[in-house]
Amino acid sequence: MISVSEAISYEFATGPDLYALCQQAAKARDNAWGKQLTYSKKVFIPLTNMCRDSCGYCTFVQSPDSPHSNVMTPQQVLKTAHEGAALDCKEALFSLGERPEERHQKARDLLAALGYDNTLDYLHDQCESVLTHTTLLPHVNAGALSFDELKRLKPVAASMGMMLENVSNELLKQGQAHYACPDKTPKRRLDTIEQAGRLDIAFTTGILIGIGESWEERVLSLIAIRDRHLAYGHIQEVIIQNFRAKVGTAMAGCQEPDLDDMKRTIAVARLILPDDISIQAPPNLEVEYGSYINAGINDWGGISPLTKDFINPERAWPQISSVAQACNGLGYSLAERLTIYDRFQHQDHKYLTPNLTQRVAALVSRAAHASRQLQGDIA
Ligand SMILES: O=c1nc2n(C[C@H](O)[C@H](O)[C@H](O)CO)c3cc(O)ccc3cc-2c(=O)[nH]1
Ligand SMILES: C[C@H]1O[C@@H](n2cnc3c(N)ncnc32)[C@H](O)[C@@H]1O
Ligand code: MET
Ligand code: SF4
Repeated sequence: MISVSEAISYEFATGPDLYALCQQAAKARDNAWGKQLTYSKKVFIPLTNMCRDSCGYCTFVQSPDSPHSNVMTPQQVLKTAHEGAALDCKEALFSLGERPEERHQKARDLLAALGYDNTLDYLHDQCESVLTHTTLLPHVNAGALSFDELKRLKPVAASMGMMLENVSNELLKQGQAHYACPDKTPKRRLDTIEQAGRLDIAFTTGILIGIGESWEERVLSLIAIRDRHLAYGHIQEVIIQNFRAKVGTAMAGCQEPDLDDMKRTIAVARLILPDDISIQAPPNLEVEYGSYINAGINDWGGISPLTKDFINPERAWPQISSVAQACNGLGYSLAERLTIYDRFQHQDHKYLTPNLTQRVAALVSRAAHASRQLQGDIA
């Protein structure tokens, strides 16, 4: 692990210096994860796109005045889940707006019509429904949650996650990315990560880069994640996600991070974070995603053969065979993993309640089979 001051010193690393930094990170990745990269075959379930926050970069969120704002019905959830299962998906990624009923009458009305008075109760029951009616494993990405909320969701989700985004309090100020976003205070985000640790929830987090934070704040965000992992051991993956500017948002005119910035951040994340944390970067937010490999990633996150990335809908997923080719070209294989990483699967019901342990075990051999086919297909 490198020191904070060393990490901070890489702010402007470019050319040969960036190359050397990436080589160091790639070596650390090879030692910890070998010559294999992974992804999770998933469907995206945007349970509701209304939200009480209004992040400056987000197009997922819809105003209740928009005809596109909605809460999915149980039938819609199961339709997507069944179609995904038929395509051999193994993860149902529930990603949704945060507590929309606390701000919007339309959210209260739609939830009431379904028999609920809050989003998280409905989320719980829809995860349960997917578990009952399909083979998919739910992964919950519902933003900032309390100890009690996380605890209630644990038996119906194989893993959960929430992007820290960044520890910067500056971003809450007027004109900044997280202005008027009660769920994006660093305090609430860090507390969610901490409570998930107390509850032994296999947890995904990460940073969104290029949203107005400084390089030092980026490093400090990674350190904050590292410290919570050292206390609880529950962080399975850290996502390094690049901000993409979207038409119609407050940050439409803001500059996007370039490829060097992504490589530099990925490499520093690999060198700051403990070896057992997976470093993930999405392949659909950068044309030259293949160069993330030599910067130290070992995972591409969820890729869907069915649903779009609802958070970045204009950024289509690459074909899984193209991702496999990019890996193979650099001497790596591509394998399928489940939403809960291997290391968390066999720990005597610490991370998985008994009902989920059985469900996970049933999928392990299917994922291994798919991985063999994938390598065979393109070899
Ligand atoms: O398709 C996406 N998947 C996102 N995922 C899902 C991810 O790609 C994987 O499917 C899961 O993390 C399972 O490993 C997230 C999961 C989290 O827990 C937190 C944040 C994200 C963010 C995204 C995202 O922007 N787009
Ligand atoms: C689910 C996650 O998606 C990310 N997210 C939201 N909007 C954008 C965007 N414009 N570009 C990239 N990532 C985004 C945030 O980090 C959120 O936590
Ligand atoms: C489009 S973001 C979905 C998850 C949650 N609202 C968050 O921001 O963390
Ligand atoms: S990024 Fe998440 S919290 Fe922010 S507005 Fe979009 S849905 Fe809401």
